[in-house]
Amino acid sequence: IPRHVGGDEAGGGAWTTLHRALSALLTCLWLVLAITMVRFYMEKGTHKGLYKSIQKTLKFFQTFALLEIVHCLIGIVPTSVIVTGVQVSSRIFMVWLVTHSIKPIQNEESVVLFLVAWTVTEITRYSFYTFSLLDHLPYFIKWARYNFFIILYPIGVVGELLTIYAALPYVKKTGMFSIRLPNKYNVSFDYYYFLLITMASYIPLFPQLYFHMLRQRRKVLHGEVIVEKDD
Ligand SMILES: CCCCCCCCCCCCC[C@@H](O)CC(=O)SCCNC(=O)CCNC(=O)[C@H](O)C(C)(C)COP(=O)(O)OP(=O)(O)OC[C@H]1O[C@@H](n2cnc3c(N)ncnc32)[C@H](O)[C@@H]1OP(=O)(O)O
Repeated sequence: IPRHVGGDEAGGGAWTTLHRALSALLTCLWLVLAITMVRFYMEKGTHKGLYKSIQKTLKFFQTFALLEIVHCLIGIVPTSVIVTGVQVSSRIFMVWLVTHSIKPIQNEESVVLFLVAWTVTEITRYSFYTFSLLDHLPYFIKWARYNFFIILYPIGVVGELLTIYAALPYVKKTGMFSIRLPNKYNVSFDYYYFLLITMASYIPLFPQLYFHMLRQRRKVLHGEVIVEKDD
């Protein structure tokens, strides 16, 4: 049980139970999403329409993940708020402001790339949390949690970047989410350039997440003592 949950102290028991239940529930929900995706592909033989068929569930899960930032802020989990904030906000951005809002890109292969990477990651991650909280963590789950990301993170990032890239012509043509001058507030905003800046921000930000996970890997799988500098 993470130190901050405070398993046996008064009040801590309720938190612990709630946290276990939540992790277990999220493992099951992501599993259901994975099964739905596999079934869709087996029945239809194409990825076209896949996003549409799972979009409601995906939007709910990723929006719900905002709670993870709250958990870090209030100290229920011993994780960096900054790392979690970047991770969760980038996914929410992808789900709501890119894939949900720009319908013509929903059937891109790149969407499948990040969907698969996110789903496998979340099943592994939440089952790791669930079994850790139950104090019965099978080695395979621990191994998977701290090895799968090595390949899944780059796959997810490539999927996300290619999806944003595919959205650029549509955003430029329609001027969506953009504010043009002149207007009474005298402000302008160009979503096309915002997307370009977001893509560029992966260059400094993604390595932070990746190296964070590599440090976690060394700590958990190889028992190295690592002092985190952030927060
Ligand atoms: C609006 C503009 C937006 C701008 C966007 C800018 C973009 C920036 C680039 C971003 C790139 C992101 C790309 C990404 O979306 C692609 C993918 O995700 S692809 C799939 C692969 N991804 C992954 O593998 C990463 C998955 N994410 C995570 O693992 C976490 O989000 C992360 C915060 C990155 C790391 O998690 P954490 O630090 O918590 O590591 P641990 O799992 O080792 O946990 C540490 C300890 O905390 C305990 N813990 C944490 N959470 C829980 C929980 N919910 N329940 C129970 N316990 C929890 C855990 O047990 C550990 O405890 P202890 O140390 O005591 O063992």
